[in-house]
Amino acid sequence: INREQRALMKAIVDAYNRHQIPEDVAKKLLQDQYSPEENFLLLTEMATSQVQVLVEFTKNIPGFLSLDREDQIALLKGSAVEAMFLRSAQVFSRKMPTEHTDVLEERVRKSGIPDEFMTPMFNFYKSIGELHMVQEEQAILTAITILTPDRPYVKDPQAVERLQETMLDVLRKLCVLQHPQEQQYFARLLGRLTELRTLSHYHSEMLASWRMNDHKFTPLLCEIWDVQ
Ligand SMILES: CC1(C)[C@H]2CC[C@]1(C)[C@H](OC(=O)c1ccc(O)cc1)C2
Repeated sequence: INREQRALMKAIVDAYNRHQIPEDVAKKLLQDQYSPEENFLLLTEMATSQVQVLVEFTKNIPGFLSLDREDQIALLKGSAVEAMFLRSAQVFSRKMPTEHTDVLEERVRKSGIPDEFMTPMFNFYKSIGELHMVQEEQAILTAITILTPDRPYVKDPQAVERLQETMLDVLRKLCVLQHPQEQQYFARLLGRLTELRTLSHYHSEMLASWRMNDHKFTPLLCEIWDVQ
């Protein structure tokens, strides 16, 4: 990893750590019993703050703000769900005490998310947890997810691809350094991005089923996912 790549990595990790979900939102999820309606409101607050955190993090990815303005929006809208699942997988798999993750899991289960979406979601969380990613890997993997060139409506995918390739190069070297005994570790990380894409399919069904039961989203969530 050369000096320039180290600087790039530092910028991304600092941004990733600077923009975290406010502790109070995550803590609220761990408090006493809530009804499914209150649970849903908490998840709405969590999702909304995750999108705000995502926007702030993305603006700090070196090179992102020099992309075409409309492409910046297209990348944010196209990656929001995947970045959200990646971030919450890291929250779930962080050294949070097990009873906390169980409570969090309970909350999510009791928020009106149909069961058929719970299984793939928690399988993903487990598969992320098993990787024991260091925070640099988490931050760069999130940046790679955001800088996916083949999102809908991106006008200049080559410009996005150039940025993504820089990140992929740093991540590959980082994986070799951090996990010398597992030469396929980098490939396993990228395999998680494929799994993420299937989750975003479930997510749109999740939104539809919530809307069927007349659940209200916040304006920010409506805007990022083009609903209502
Ligand atoms: C952990 C998750 C990634 C998983 C369960 C909560 C999440 C933050 C996310 O919630 C929403 O997308 C969502 C969308 C709209 C809304 O009003 C509430 C939650 C899906």
